[in-house]
Amino acid sequence: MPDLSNGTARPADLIIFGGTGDLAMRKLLPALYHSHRDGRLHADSRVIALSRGGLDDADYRGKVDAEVRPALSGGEGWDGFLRRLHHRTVDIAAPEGWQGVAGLLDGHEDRDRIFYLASPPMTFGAFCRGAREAGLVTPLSRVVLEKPLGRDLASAQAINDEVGAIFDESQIFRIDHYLGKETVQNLLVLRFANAFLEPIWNSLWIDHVQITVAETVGTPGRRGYYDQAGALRDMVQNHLLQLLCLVAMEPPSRNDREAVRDEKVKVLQSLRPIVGSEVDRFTVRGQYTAGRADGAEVPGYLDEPDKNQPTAESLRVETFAAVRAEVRNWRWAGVPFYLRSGKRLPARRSEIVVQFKDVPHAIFPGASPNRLVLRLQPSEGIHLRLMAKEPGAGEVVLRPVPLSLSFADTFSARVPDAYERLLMDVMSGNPTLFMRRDEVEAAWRWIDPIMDHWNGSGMLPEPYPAGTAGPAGAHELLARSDRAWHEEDLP
Ligand SMILES: NC(=O)C1=CN([C@@H]2O[C@H](COP(=O)(O)OP(=O)(O)OC[C@H]3O[C@@H](n4cnc5c(N)ncnc54)[C@H](OP(=O)(O)O)[C@@H]3O)[C@@H](O)[C@H]2O)C=CC1
Ligand SMILES: O=C1O[C@H](COP(=O)(O)O)[C@@H](O)[C@H](O)[C@H]1O
Repeated sequence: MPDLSNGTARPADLIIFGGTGDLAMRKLLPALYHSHRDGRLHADSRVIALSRGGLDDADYRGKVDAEVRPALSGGEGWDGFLRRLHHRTVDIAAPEGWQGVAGLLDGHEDRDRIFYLASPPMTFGAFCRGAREAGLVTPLSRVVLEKPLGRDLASAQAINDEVGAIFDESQIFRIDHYLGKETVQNLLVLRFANAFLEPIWNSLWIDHVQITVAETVGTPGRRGYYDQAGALRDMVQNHLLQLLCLVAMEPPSRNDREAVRDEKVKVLQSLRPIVGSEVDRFTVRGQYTAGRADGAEVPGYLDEPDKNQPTAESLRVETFAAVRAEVRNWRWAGVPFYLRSGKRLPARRSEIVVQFKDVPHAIFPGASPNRLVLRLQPSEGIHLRLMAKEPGAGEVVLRPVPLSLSFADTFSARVPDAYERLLMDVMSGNPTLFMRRDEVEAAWRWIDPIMDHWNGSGMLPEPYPAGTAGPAGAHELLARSDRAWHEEDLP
């Protein structure tokens, strides 16, 4: 294997399967533009977008100009960025279309070649066969696999086997962009570079943990992917379980990718399985109906505009999922981890809330428990809720006050988007923040029985109007948490 850890920008061809999709438009292209603008892409590097959309280079550049440019602040170097972009029409599942890509890549075998699979997971096997038959895989190739890797454990194993047959493990980058978020990386620093937290980071002091990824966006134009995924596969199997791992893992012996991943796998293996009728007690799923989001009337999931019509499958898709998880080990025995994620909720808010227990003996009335909030979105930061005395004479009146660290205010440097960071890591061959095969498979092993019970029960997800805080069942499941995420009064 060539040494890919060069750490420098070399000429690269980034070939994005799913180059017209939501991920490409909302996240990958803005991240690539910022890397281009900041001089981190080699002058000869190209972005080759693929889809079945029948676009030529000019059409695609026009589409990106119309859809991506308005969401960016500033546009320095934009025209130069557009010139890097190409589009080829390929149906990943059909052998004939691959010639168009091969023609563009011929004669460029000396460049790094990065295949980025931002297409639905069921296309990954066909990618392996198509790329091999078209002779596209070179020794300098890498492949980025988007989450969710497969639909369940069996399909994830099959994809891992197929990808492993043509790429060495060092060439495979299983991406979970939450691992590239600044606060998520800071979680390990907070836990393991500060002495005060570790002694109280356990079931003696912690009452429960809430991990929430709430979004205001719906799924317009994404039916082809989302009908096959749903919130449990799209968000919980990967992003939320990765966050849980980082909160719950034991201190690794070194800050080294294998040592950290070994500890994360142990957490996934310690998750108490939720099976059979327990699924009804410990999970909730919902689907949004018409309502209001971001100040506008929006349709329900089934009426989202899309080139694909809703099917019987669409009725069963959850756009909200909540799970009460438990980590069965010495440190966490009896501490619930509440995971929840949904679309069309009232606010965009991603956070980890670690709620401590009540003081053992209360001498002041009105004390509420301490709470450590790691905020990932909308603004990244760490907030500790402490009880303080309101100024004034007479009776002591307590008030919860936040002790806050905002990354933007504390560090003047721009906080790069997670995809910017991770794409540059792929380009320089650094796999530290990517998932290992056994991690992905351990996560599916825990998710599968929940999915199986949902599918077998014949029940449909609970409806919730867009713009509300999810289905009623979720509030009951989460009743132990003293305040809902959207009422939190942090900056
Ligand atoms: N959207 C997001 O914010 C994020 C998404 N992801 C992941 O990215 C992946 C894609 O999601 P998303 O972009 O939202 O999905 P979309 O449905 O918006 O886009 C899917 C893309 O794949 C293309 N595609 C689908 N089937 C084929 C095929 N057979 N051959 C060629 N191209 C195909 C589509 O184009 P066409 O139909 O024209 O061929 C489109 O460009 C998923 O795995 C998702 O989990 C990860 C993080 C964030
Ligand atoms: O992976 C995904 O993530 C996005 C949310 O990412 P964020 O960084 O904006 O929190 C989600 O919208 C999408 O459905 C999912 O595929």
